[in-house]
Amino acid sequence: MSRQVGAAQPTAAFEFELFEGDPDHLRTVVASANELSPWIEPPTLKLRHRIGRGTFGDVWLATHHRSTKDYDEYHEVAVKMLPFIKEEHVSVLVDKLASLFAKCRGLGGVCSLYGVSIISGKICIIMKFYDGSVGDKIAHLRGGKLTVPDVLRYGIELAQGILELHSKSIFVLNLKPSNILLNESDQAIVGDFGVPFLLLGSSFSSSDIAHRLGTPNYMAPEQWQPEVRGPISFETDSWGFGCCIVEMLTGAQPWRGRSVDEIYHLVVRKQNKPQIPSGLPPPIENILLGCFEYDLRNRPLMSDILHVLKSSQNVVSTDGGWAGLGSATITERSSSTGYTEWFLLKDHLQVGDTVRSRKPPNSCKPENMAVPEGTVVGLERDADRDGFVLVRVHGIHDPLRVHVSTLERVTFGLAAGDWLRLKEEGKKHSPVGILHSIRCDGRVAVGFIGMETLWEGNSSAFEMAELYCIGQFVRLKSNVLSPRFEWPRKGGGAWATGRIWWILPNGCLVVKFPGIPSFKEEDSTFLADPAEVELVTFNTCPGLVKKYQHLEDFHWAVRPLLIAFGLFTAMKLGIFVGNKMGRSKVKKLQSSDTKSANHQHTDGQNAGNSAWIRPKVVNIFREGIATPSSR
Ligand SMILES: Nc1ncnc2c1ncn2[C@@H]1O[C@H](COP(=O)(O)OP(=O)(O)OP(=O)(O)O)[C@@H](O)[C@H]1O
Repeated sequence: MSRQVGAAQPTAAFEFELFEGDPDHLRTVVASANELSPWIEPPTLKLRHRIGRGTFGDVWLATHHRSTKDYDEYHEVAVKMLPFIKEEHVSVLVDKLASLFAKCRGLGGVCSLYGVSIISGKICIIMKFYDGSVGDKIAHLRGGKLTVPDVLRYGIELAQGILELHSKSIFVLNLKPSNILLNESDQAIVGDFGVPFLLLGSSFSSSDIAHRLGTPNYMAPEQWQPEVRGPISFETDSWGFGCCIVEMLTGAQPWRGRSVDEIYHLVVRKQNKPQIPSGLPPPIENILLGCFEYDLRNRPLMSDILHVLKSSQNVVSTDGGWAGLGSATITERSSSTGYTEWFLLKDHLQVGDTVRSRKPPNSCKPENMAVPEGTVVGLERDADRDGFVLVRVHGIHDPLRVHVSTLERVTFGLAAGDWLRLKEEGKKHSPVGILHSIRCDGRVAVGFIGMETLWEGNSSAFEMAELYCIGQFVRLKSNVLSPRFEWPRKGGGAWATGRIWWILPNGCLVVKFPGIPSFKEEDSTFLADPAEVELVTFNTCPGLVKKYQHLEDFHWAVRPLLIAFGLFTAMKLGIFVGNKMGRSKVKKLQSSDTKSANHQHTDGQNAGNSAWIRPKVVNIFREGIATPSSR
């Protein structure tokens, strides 16, 4: 069967796009695509009209013609036409799509994919055509708000679809109401999944797409610069999910009316969250607060979201009222540990696990540990959520009954949150990262600067690295000549010392420089690779001068204040010394006056000497060294 690239063109009534690429080259690409089972012949597709245009391509309503010896069939299909990509990337992307198709086969809650084709030189994904989307529903409703029970139902169906994709290691990354499609039974179906992630790394004519991994209003902080602020993980979709729920409840798109730059500034730099409507049932408010945690590790996984939504469904009445227990409260952070409940839920304890007391978040000092190391010997009911476990600790006869939230699982000496260094450094990413999870068999997931997603491998590849905490002072190591990120210098040209203000989940340090005055907030924040910095403390600063210089790192006002204080002290000292000198001189003069007066009494011939003594006394007052009152 021959393949004719570009044979299918949009029908005359609609827009044409001229293909200016090299058809012979693409013919070769398509020849390799020939091997793909989901390949659809371009001539069998007729584009009818465009349904929508998005960052990641246009969606068309089309008919797919299939003919056998006995019959001809015409199906309505939706065609997602991706933007032009460089020819050398076409075969890579087609291969990626083929594997996506294979993974998605048989999934019930996601858009059915039929095949892939190339029309007018653009890669097209052929999928089932759905009658509408939650986005359309919001647009057609007065006020745009869906009822709480409807939001719960769509939310549950959506979470189920996303969970199916996560089970196949596929990220959606473009969750928004227009991508929540509705089937004949009004069931929510995940559409447009995985496309932003597939396009990541491919070279596009539009740099906008190459750098964007979703739709700005719905993007999690780490999604904006995954290599720098990543990694992208399953919890990235929890943020997008939260945005969809908020929009369904309010009818308003998160960050409506804001420009892309403004959204970036609010979400990434200022750590703002989309506004959650008030008066929601507490579990729903709780889950939304969790979805908008800045650090993805503090967000709920889709399975946690599904659990909460399902259990809320029974207690939310048809009018959206809440019939739950009166004691239900918002538990954004566990008061005892400082971690969110969603963070703690990820450390699922089982009998036989080695555990130790969990450090408070952002703690660098060794704490007084109630359980330095022990073994879980028993679990109480629902121990994974909010229960107790029995821990046998060496040297204590009876097992201790300990709340799960105060323990962390230790496997091969490692626990989630540890700082690790790769024994063999790679070139692309930093050698120092943060452990996100470790399985019983030693498989680890580690976040590194320079990697968009979690690094997966074996724990034996790592050694422990120095850990960093918020509030510590750091400076670039002297052997770092060209740092990964820009770093300011001091007046003399040496690297400045900054203070860690935030630590991203990949170990990237967000550093502020309180010792350098800056008037714009953007200018005061810098990023740092933990492998390139060293700690600066009073103890490690050699000598008084260095210690004083470190004092200047605390605030730019330290130097002017010290100078002002020094001048003031010098002035005071001067006045004091002057007073002393003045008094002694005046005393001397007075005594010599008395003496001369006496002398005058005794010897009237010396009276002329007082003429040069008096002007001297007056001069002392004029210079301000002695005040008249001090006389
Ligand atoms: N399989 C489908 N069946 C019916 N309509 C669809 C299908 N897939 C997408 N759509 C609709 O097509 C329109 C455009 O979708 P598309 O995903 O291309 O654009 P977008 O979501 O605005 O942008 P982006 O490219 O960022 O995803 C949306 O209204 C969406 O609901």
